[in-house]
Amino acid sequence: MEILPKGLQSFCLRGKVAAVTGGSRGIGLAVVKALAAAGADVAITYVSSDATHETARQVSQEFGVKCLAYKAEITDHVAIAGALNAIAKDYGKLDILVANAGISANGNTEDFDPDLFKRIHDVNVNGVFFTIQAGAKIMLKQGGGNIITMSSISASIVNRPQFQAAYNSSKAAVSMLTKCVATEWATRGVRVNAVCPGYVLTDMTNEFISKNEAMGKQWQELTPLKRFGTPEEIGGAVVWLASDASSYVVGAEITVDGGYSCW
Ligand SMILES: NC(=O)c1ccc[n+]([C@@H]2O[C@H](COP(=O)([O-])OP(=O)(O)OC[C@H]3O[C@@H](n4cnc5c(N)ncnc54)[C@H](O)[C@@H]3O)[C@@H](O)[C@H]2O)c1
Ligand SMILES: OC[C@@H](O)C(O)[C@H](O)CO
Repeated sequence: MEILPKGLQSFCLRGKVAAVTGGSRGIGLAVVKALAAAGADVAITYVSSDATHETARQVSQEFGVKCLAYKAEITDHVAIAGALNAIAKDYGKLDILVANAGISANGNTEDFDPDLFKRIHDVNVNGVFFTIQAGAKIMLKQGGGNIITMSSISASIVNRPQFQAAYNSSKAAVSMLTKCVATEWATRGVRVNAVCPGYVLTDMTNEFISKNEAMGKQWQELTPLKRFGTPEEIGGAVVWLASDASSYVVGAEITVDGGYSCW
């Protein structure tokens, strides 16, 4: 990595250890690469694709940092705590934790499958709670750390044209959880903030667009920038929040949405 100009050194993450849940693809993988590009050693947690070990090897090779993969289902508090403890042991510490993993679905509320509602809340709310609880235990013990949750503009706006009450209520919980723990841990050295992306082109959004192309066009039309975001465009916000350049930012929701939530 090139040496940063003097005024930009607070953005550097060299010497830091980061973990990213759901880091095998989409926004999570872009965040892994952005953290690695800023100099951090990174651990990826994944749930389904063992190919993540190869992804980690490639990240390590491309950015010259340590990068390993760990399997953990985030709704299983023992599993995610086990993975984060293993990361802290293997890397020597845990400075940055990005609670990125999440799922989405939409549909009319009156017909929405109750089990799917429970699953969305289990992954997006319980899973994020278990992740940040386990990460904070390590960080509070070691004397500090930095947690970033992946919320959404859906935490505070109602999407259209599709109905997604289950997803939006789960992301509202993520944003409030973020503010609660941010204030709880602020004076104990653990800084917590949320990133709220708008429509970003990933497997998650592609699943909707592949079934309804017109909806994808409408999402872009409703965005002042008139296009989807890329996963890479979320990485910069995470690096800033993870770095000392944002040292006075606590409990914030950083919106990265091409202007969507202005309208
Ligand atoms: N794509 C968007 O437009 C958008 C917008 C706002 C917020 N987000 C949020 O960003 C995050 C990443 O989304 P994405 O678009 O990259 O989606 P994605 O579907 O490509 O990635 C989600 C990742 O989470 C992992 N995951 C899902 N359930 C899990 C579980 N139970 N345990 C462990 N890992 C699990 C998946 O394996 C995958 O790696 C999500 O929290 C999502 O809600 C996405
Ligand atoms: O249901 C689609 C969502 O994933 C959406 O992409 C996002 O949360 C922005 O509202």
